[in-house]
Amino acid sequence: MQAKPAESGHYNETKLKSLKPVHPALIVGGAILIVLAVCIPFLLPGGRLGNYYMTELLRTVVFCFATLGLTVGMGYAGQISLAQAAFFGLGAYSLASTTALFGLPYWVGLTAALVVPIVMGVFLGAISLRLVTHYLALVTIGFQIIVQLVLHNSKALTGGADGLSRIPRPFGLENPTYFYWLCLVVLLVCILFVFRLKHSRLGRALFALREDELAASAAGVDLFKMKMLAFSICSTLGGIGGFLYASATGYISPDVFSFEQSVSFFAMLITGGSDSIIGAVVGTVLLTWLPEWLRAFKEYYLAIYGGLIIVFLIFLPNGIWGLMGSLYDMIFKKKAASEENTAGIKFIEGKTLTYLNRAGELARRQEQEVIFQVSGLKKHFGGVKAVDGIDFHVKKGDIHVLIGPNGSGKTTVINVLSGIYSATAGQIAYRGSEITNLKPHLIVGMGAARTFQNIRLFPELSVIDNVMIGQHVRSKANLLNILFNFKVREEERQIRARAEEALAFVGFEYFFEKVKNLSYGQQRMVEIARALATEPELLFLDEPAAGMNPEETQELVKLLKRMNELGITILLIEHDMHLVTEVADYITVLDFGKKISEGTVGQVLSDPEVIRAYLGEELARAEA
Ligand SMILES: Nc1ncnc2c1ncn2[C@@H]1O[C@H](COP(=O)(O)OP(=O)(O)OP(=O)(O)O)[C@@H](O)[C@H]1O
Repeated sequence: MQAKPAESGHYNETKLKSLKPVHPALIVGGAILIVLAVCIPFLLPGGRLGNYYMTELLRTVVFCFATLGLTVGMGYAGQISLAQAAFFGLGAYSLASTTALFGLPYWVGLTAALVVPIVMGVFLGAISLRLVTHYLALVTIGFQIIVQLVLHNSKALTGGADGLSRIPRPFGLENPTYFYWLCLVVLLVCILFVFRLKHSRLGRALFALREDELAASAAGVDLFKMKMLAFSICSTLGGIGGFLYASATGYISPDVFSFEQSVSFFAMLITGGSDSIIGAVVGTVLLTWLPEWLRAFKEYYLAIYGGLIIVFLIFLPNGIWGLMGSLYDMIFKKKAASEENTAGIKFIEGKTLTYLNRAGELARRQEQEVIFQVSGLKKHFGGVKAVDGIDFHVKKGDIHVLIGPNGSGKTTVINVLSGIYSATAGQIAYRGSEITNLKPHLIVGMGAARTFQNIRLFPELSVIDNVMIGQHVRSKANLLNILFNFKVREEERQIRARAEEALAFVGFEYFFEKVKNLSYGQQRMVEIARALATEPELLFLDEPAAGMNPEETQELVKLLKRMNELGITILLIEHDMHLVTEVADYITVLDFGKKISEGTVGQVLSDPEVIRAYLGEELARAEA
């Protein structure tokens, strides 16, 4: 791969503008949809006031909120939810009960419709925090059924099975077309918010969560916060949709907010394209109107409707919008970068990370301080004593290597140090502060990042997005900043510039290539770049040379030295003894979960215990 990094300090506006996150088809499709949506009341058969089609149109636009919520919760964050109709119902009943049943003012209903779904969304997120895939789906189904039962049976709160009528509309908007336009404006605001979210630090963190939770947390993403965020945005948008639905129809009953409706929302999302905003709208429009278009088939129309959905799900895994994106790429994209990406890794000599150069600080120190202290560390898995009372320390500025036979506990040590596993016993201190059993993202935040033995990237995301996620812990934009686009651009510019610099440092220029299309060695480099983007003072690298050919390994040696020259302390696990002897300042040797030796390269390689346990008789003979 030919690397052409930008000059140091040259990550300017012009360069950043070339990193357009918006697909041109998205802009065109979005503009057409907006114009169509505004004009459609005038195109409806039979006039635009109060007819059947107008009701369907209103249903369509309010359903879009629910699907848009799922786009964030499921499409972005990967949190399967089959309870969206429940949140839709909570929004609808918050308005209906407060106004139509208790006679409270409209704004009370509006507030309740925002607060209740958020609270319930956070509750659902909290109880299902540790669940993924079908387990999560089952919990959300349970939640959906409970909500529906409560709506049915709590007559005093909800009017029971009879439902509630005479639900008011805001600002006295009795004219359905005006109310439709109001819904459209609110929808556009929500779409703009979701769009901004997608291209923000929080959006990237949600995608990271979807792709690989462990990697996300090791890259500095707070899983708990992100899951709460995903569930609360998903439920809030569902609640807003339900609130507008209740206003639009003037009458609601529990049947509308059924499990079947949740499945319909789910199908709308998948049909349109799960992580695309336009896809959510397209899927909602299609599945809301399809039954109408199929009525000509009389008693068979529902069977045909179901059959078509199955066909969509099987043959369009990325939905209709995904298909359109692929067609666009096929027709207009000249040459996929991946074709050029097979030439191996070339590193850029002499490039530095302008934001991460602690070499000067290091040079000023007379004596090397201990940056990392491990005391009596144990990690047991049932009867397996993977790590069994290890003490060692790492000095600032060193490349400290952990070696030992397979299964001796090296990876487990790094997993405990980086917060992936909790320690069975012992203490870990980093720069004088105890960090034992802290969550991985907190440890990354303190300046200790890691890579994995089996590379853990976010395969469906681009190279640049993977690395930008590393900047998550160093950036601040919150939901309000993102919603009002306040102080976000400057921060985004810096995140992108730093990610580019980290990539340039390891030798990349194909920032938009999906990571899954890269070679193994290149993926390793992206993982290192992501760790560098977290601005670490200490790097844990778990067998970075695994799977690399000798030429790539030699380049890796150079890279390790260059990172170390920046002042980054490295704790490295490695089996390749040539690499170890070239880079190690200090070595700790493990065997059966215990430390059997430590010292400089010369001391360790001549230690008979190390030769016996790890280096083997062959090396002993060679030494002799
Ligand atoms: N999650 C786990 N559950 C149960 N046992 C585990 C787990 N992780 C590691 N072990 C066990 O702990 C021991 C140490 O494994 P570890 O992966 O830390 O060794 P290692 O020195 O890194 O090996 P290698 O050089 O092959 O990567 C092994 O016996 C392994 O089977």
